[in-house]
Amino acid sequence: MQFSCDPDQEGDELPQYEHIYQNDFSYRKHKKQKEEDISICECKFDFGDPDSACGERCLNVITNTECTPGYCPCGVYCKNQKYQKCDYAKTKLVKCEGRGWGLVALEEIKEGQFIIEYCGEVISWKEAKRRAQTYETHGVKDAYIISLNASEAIDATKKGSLARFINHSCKPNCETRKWNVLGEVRVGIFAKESISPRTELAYDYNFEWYGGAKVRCLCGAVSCSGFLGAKSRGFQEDTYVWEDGDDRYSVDKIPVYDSAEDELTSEPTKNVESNTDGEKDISTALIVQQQDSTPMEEDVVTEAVKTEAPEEDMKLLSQDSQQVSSQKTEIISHVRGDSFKVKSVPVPRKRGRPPSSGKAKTVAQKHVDIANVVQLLASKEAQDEILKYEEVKKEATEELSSLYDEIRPAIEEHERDSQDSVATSVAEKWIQASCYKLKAEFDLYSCVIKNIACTPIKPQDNTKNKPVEAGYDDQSKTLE
Ligand SMILES: C[S@@+](CC[C@H](N)C(=O)[O-])C[C@H]1O[C@@H](n2cnc3c(N)ncnc32)[C@H](O)[C@@H]1O
Repeated sequence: MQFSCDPDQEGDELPQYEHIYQNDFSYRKHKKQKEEDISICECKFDFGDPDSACGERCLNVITNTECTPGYCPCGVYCKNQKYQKCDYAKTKLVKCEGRGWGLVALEEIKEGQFIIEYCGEVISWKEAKRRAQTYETHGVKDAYIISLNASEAIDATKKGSLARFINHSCKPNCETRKWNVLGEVRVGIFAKESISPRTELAYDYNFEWYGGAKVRCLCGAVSCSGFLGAKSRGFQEDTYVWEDGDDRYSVDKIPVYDSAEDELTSEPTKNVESNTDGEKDISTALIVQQQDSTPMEEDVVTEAVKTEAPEEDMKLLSQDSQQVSSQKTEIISHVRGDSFKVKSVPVPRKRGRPPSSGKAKTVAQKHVDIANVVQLLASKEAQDEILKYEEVKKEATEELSSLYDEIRPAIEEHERDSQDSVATSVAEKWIQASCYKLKAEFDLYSCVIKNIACTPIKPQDNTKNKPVEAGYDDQSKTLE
C-alpha cells in the first residue's frame, strides 16, 4: 500500500464523536442469549500448552462464536472472548494526507489477528438510509455506516470505536469479519496479512451507496478502482459528485438543506480523548456494505425429482446465511444439554466456499416412477413392499411440509428480529423431519433396486412397445 500517513504527526483538530466500546442499542434491545443457544466448546485447558485454551482448534473459534463466560470449560483461561474483553491491537489515530484521519498499527500484528471491533449504533437499514440522506443534506463528508446483517447496519457517525477511522484501500491489509458474541452479531477488523508497526490499517469498504458524494479513492494501489464504492449499486445509479476544494470530491448538484431533517444539530455528547475542536466535517451519504454480504448463491436444481418441499428446504437452510453473510456454511455444532444448534459460519470465499463463477451449479437428479416400476414386477410381494415404502416416504414428505407451516412463524419472527440462528428447538424439529424424509427416500429406492435385481419381471406385452429380452436392461432404463 502506498499510504501517506505519518504516525509521528500529531493531529490538529480532532474529530468529535462519542467513543464507545460496545455497540449502542438505542433502537432495539440487545438480544438475550438463551441458555439452550449457548455454544460450549470442548477445549480442555492444559497448563503446559497455552494454546489449549480456546485457540485455533476451539470449536467456537472455528465457527466465529465467542465463548460465553461461565460456560467455557477453560474458565478464566479462555482466549476466545476478545470482543467482550476489548482485546484490541495497539493502534494510533493519525492524519492521512487527503483522506482525513486514519489508524496506524503501533505493534506487530499477525495475519488473522483480531485488531478492533467496529462499534456504533445498531440501526435498521431503513433508518440507515434515512440517516445517510440527512448526513448528505448536511454536507457530512465521511461515511461511517456499514452493514451488520440483512436488516441492520452499524452507524459510527456520532458514536463509535476507533475502527470508524480505518480508511479504505483497494489493496487492503485488513478485512471485516462477523462474529457471534453472546447472541449478537458483531463486526471486527482482522489482519489479512502480517502488519508491521507504523503501517496504516485499511480494508476494502465495498460501499453499498445510496446517493450523495462520489469520493475519489486516494489509496494509491495499482489496482485502485478510482472511487470509493465504485462497484456499488448506488454508484452506478447516481451521478453527482462533491467538489469543495478537497480533490476527493466534485459536484454536479448541490444538496438542498432541509431543516425538517435537522438531525445533526445536536452536539455529540463526548469527544474522543484528545479532542480539541468540533469542526470536523463529516461527509458523504454513503453506506458501506461489507465485502462479505453479497446474497448467497443458491444451487439450481435442473431435471429435479419432484420432491414435495424442496424450496422450503432450501429456504430454511439459507435463512442464517442470508442474515449474517453470504460466504457461510450451515453447520450443526454441539451446544449445551446435548441439543444442537444450526449456525451460520462465516467462511470467507477464498478460505472456504469455492469461488462462484456466476454460473448456476447443475445437480442432475432423476425421477423414479414408482407406479411404473411396480407394474414391471411379477411378484405381488415385491410390489407391496415397494408400495409400503412409497407410503412411508409420502408421509415423511407431508410431515416435513406441515412442519414447515408450523415453524414458519418462528422463522419469520427470527427474520424480523434479525436473529442469526433460529431457536434450537425449531432447528431440532426441522433436522429430525428432514432426516426422517431422507431415510424414507433411501429405504424406498433401496427396496426398488433390490426388487428389480432379485425378483422376476413380468413378461412384456409384445403388441405394445418393442419386446424386452433382458429384464435388467429394461429396469435400468426405468431408473435412468
Ligand atoms: C469510515 S471514514 C474513515 C475515517 C475518515 N478518514 C475520518 O477522517 O474520519 C470513511 C471516509 O474516509 C474517507 N476515505 C477513506 N478511505 C479513503 C480513500 N482511500 N480515499 C479517499 N478518501 C477516503 C472518505 O471520506 C470516507 O467517506
